[in-house]
Amino acid sequence: MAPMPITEVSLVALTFLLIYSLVLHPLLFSPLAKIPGPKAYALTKWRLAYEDWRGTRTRAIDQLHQRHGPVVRTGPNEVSFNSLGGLRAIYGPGSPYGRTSFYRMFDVYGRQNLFTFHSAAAHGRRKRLVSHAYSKTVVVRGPVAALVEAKAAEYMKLLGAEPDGVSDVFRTLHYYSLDAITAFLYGRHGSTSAMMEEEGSKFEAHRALIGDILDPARRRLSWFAVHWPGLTKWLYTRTGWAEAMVRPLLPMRKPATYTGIRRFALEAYRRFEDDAKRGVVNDESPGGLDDLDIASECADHLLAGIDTTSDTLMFLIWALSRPQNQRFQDRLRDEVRSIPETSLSVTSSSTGIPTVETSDRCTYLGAVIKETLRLYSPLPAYEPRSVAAESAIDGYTIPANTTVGSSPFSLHRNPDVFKDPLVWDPERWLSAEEDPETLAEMNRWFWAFSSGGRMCIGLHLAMAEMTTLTAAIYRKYRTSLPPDFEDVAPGITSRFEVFSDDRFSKVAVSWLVLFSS
Ligand code: HEM
Repeated sequence: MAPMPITEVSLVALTFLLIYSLVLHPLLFSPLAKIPGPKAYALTKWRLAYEDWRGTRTRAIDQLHQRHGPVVRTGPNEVSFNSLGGLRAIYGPGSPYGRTSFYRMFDVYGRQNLFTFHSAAAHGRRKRLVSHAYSKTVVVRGPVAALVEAKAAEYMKLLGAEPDGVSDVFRTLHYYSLDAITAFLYGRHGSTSAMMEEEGSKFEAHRALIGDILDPARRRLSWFAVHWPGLTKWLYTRTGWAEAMVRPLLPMRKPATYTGIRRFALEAYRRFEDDAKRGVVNDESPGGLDDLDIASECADHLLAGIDTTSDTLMFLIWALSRPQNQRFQDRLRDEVRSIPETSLSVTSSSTGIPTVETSDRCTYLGAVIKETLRLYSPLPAYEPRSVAAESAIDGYTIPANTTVGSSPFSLHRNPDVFKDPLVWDPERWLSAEEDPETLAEMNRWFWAFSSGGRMCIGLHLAMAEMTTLTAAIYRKYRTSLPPDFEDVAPGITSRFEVFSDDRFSKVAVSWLVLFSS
């Protein structure tokens, strides 16, 4: 038999190599082949990318968990965990896992920030510089508490001026969270006044910043930025005639997502810098951060602090306003209406608002907020992590650089931990108090703010904003849904997806609530 020509040998070898690397290795020889999950997901990352495109990623992964158990392979190089073992290994204190390159789309002004560092060392250095400003002792008393109480008072004033007591809470709560976080981050150098409908205030320009967040094309841009980062960057950096040529291909028109907010954040930072140069404020840049590092950090916290608190508050008010939840609203009102006069804020700008410290101690209110964060987490999606070394999680070998993660969405719907998980029932947290082991287990699975070193830094600020405003609203008002809104659930956008209450077929982004005395 004549020997095969060299080109044919190369072709056969290449075909075998391709079949091995694209089919045999992921399905049979990778250590991940032992992990349950559909073959289509194991073979190609585009299977999950397709769910991203449809905006159904988190629910699709949740269904895989329901079918295949707590550990599921969701890609050739990706695994989802819905277990306490997974949470401990990936996110627990001292975990070597870092955020993946997915988070680099949150870099601002070309600089990394707390949210986008991969390495634990770089992240830890930055966190040490900024975490004190967010500690509970700083937030619940003193100037930060006074700031939150003043913003709650402004919201109450805004509500009081709404015609017939009907408010589009999606809109107004975004104004509240925007004004609160900008006042916290930038003070007089850049606090917005979206809630102040007063002549001379820039409320209209500030309200327009919210439009930056709402554009639905943002979801499409996120998809491109994650799945085709190189192409997306190339498309957005074209200029001149090339820009005109690629314009129809852009997933979101230019200026793209968050441009307005990032511009605002940079201007606020520049104003601070100018004052620093004139010696009006102290500008000792901590830890060697340069101006753009600080501006990037602040701009990231600004973005992190808008949707999260306002979306949670919107779901909370909606859930309490549903006719079947009136008894929960009554009990909440009993609690906040019994706050004594001596526990109300006395600063001139916020007279009559319960103090942050008192609101923080209201047990029923705490349960209402926790249950809202459980069922309607504003960041419900998978939080991807990776490490450049082999590891073992829940008994499975995880090769180096595999993407692993968990999601609040699935963790919070575990029926073995949360009875009737799709029902919003704040009292589940109170009745569990009589059974410490059940309560401890529920707390272990509660993961709205993530955990470990990368846990949400804004937790106490967010809680202060949410408890104080909720206490102020339900001291004064009863809330209900106008007739047109009884069969509709609110919807929020998070990354590629819209989240709502899955038991409702109709979803509305703008949302009306009736406030009556
Ligand atoms: C209800 C309100 C909030 C919720 C549920 C929430 C939730 C979360 C979650 C789940 C993460 C981790 C995300 C991930 O790794 O993919 C996170 C991180 C973060 N959050 Fe929040 N957040 C809230 C409010 C805020 C506020 C008001 C701020 C304002 C500063 C903020 C700033 C941050 C920052 C800077 C990080 C990164 C922390 C780090 O890596 O060390 N968050 N948050």
